[in-house]
Amino acid sequence: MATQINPCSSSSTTFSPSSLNQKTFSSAKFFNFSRKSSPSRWVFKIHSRISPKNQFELKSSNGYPLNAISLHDGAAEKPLAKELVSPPEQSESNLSVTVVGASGDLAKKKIFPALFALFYEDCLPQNFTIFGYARTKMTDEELREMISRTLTCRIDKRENCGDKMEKFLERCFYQSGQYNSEEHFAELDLKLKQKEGGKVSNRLFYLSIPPDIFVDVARCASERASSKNGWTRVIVEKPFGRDSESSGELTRSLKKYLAEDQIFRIDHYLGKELVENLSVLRFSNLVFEPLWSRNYIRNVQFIFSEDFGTEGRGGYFDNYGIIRDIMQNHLLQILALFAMETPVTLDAEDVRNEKVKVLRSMRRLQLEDVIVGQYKGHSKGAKTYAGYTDDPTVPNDSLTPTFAAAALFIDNARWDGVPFLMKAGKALNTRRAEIRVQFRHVPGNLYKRNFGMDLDKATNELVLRVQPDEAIYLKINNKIPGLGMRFDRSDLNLLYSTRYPKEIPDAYERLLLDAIEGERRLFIRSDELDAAWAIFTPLLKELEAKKISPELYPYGSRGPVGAHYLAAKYDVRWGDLAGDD
Ligand SMILES: NC(=O)C1=CN([C@@H]2O[C@H](COP(=O)(O)OP(=O)(O)OC[C@H]3O[C@@H](n4cnc5c(N)ncnc54)[C@H](OP(=O)(O)O)[C@@H]3O)[C@@H](O)[C@H]2O)C=CC1
Ligand SMILES: O=C1O[C@H](COP(=O)(O)O)[C@@H](O)[C@H](O)[C@H]1O
Repeated sequence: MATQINPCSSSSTTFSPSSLNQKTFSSAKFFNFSRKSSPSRWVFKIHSRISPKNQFELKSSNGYPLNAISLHDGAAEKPLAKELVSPPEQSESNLSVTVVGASGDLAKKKIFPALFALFYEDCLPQNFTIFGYARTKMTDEELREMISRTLTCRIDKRENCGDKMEKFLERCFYQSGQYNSEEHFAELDLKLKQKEGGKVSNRLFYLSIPPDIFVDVARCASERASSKNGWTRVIVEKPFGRDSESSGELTRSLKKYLAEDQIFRIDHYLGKELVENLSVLRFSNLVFEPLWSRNYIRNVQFIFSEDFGTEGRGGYFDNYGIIRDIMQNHLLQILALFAMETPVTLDAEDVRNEKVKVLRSMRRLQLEDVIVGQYKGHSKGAKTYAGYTDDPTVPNDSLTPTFAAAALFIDNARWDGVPFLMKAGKALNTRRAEIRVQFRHVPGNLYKRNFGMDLDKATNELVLRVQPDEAIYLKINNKIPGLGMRFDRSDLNLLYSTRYPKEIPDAYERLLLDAIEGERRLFIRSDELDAAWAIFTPLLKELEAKKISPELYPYGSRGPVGAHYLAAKYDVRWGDLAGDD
């Protein structure tokens, strides 16, 4: 039976040494890591053994307490002399999280619930304050009322959830203001100071707002509401620009007010459980890593589909399209993690260095390696589904793709010639996100004749189902028990809901906790972003310049047939459409 770990409450922090890397474990045997000051600052005390009371805490996604101070941290550049000499007790510091755009969809749907879940799991420091900031006029009470509608006691419906919720809401406050008003951010600063009560203040701003106001907010927050004695970090939501130029411009503008290491560019797919597990699967199981190359892998597929359209977000979406919305970030980030070389350590910079190398080894995407689609209205029985251009916020003649499939290549020794296929679409027949690895044929297969003519169907396929119903399964050929020699295609199946019955935390919980802890591994560094845009920008420009018409597909279908032709060009069949998926 798997041990359930509450990563934050010390009472339940029991785990096996195998969950730590070697380097950490050997030090962990001798040190007691305790959290004594601001979240990213740790104090190490020498202990000869780990007593139950002194079990070290497992908090950030790195799986072990972070090093004392990140040398790259904005706050670390200007540390308080006092802090370095004698770190203050935790009770002397305060964390404040300001959700900018608090009245919006993402804040209500994801950010406040994630903060509550962290509070519930004792992952937030003892002294914390949450502020909502937006233009909408609201009282603290109204904010609490709004938030409370989306908070759930999702964690096993444990006792005291109602009490916890009340305690959480008591720490939530609201400040109304314009996004470009330094004066309004100064008012926020005053309120933050009141709540901090003279303690060391660590401030996290979450920019859950449209991208055209990111820079205004970064300016106002950094000039008028940044911490004077602790750290200040800013989580920036996507999209990070529309192409290489606008992304570069956004980075340059943000850097006028923030250091790179204060900027946490979030890609919530990196916080998903199965995506986190990708590296564990690959680097800690001998059976996978030796196969992880062109020698054994025929192709890799990254598939994203949603069974709903752009409902409510058509205005935003039409300016971006599915390639920018999903492929250039979520799917490409997973690809980079999948294909990178072994990082030197699990430290953020080592992992991100390897990801950048992969991205920089990738060929720029060519128009002939892409097909685009757009969903049209469709009636099924009595029900009618509106097409993309039926959305009043979308122009009738919009050519924006709501579906795309692409073949990408990594020109390095490990992956030379292996097609990495991506497929992403809205308003399809199903909601799913998965990684499919199709292996090569078995050379000189003794049982070749048992498979009929289609040997492709008999190759192994490893599937990581990111959502829904998280699972890892490997398709193998197996003898059907009994006399004779009949074969079956079976799955070795690790279904998470059976193996790990506890509910899986939402991606935003992991990422918020990491930002609080100063763990940057799951956030996008600016050079990663540049490399990612370099792959897609020429293609995006060409699609727009040539006004390429998307292939129409009915709402709720499997998408345009062009995706099959594209895959066939590289001798690939989409694994999700194989009929035995
Ligand atoms: N919603 C989602 O599922 C996802 C969203 N994102 C990204 O997260 C960010 C926030 O998303 P979401 O909550 O959906 O966005 P919203 O459109 O809901 O905007 C958030 C808030 O920003 C303010 N706002 C909206 N439009 C403008 C404008 N034109 N000028 C100034 N302020 C405006 C509004 O607050 P007020 O009027 O009160 O000031 C609004 O409540 C965006 O960058 C989005 O791309 C990323 C992934 C998923
Ligand atoms: O970033 C985005 O992601 C969502 C899908 O996220 P998921 O976690 O629900 O799979 C997508 O709907 C949205 O268009 C996009 O901006």
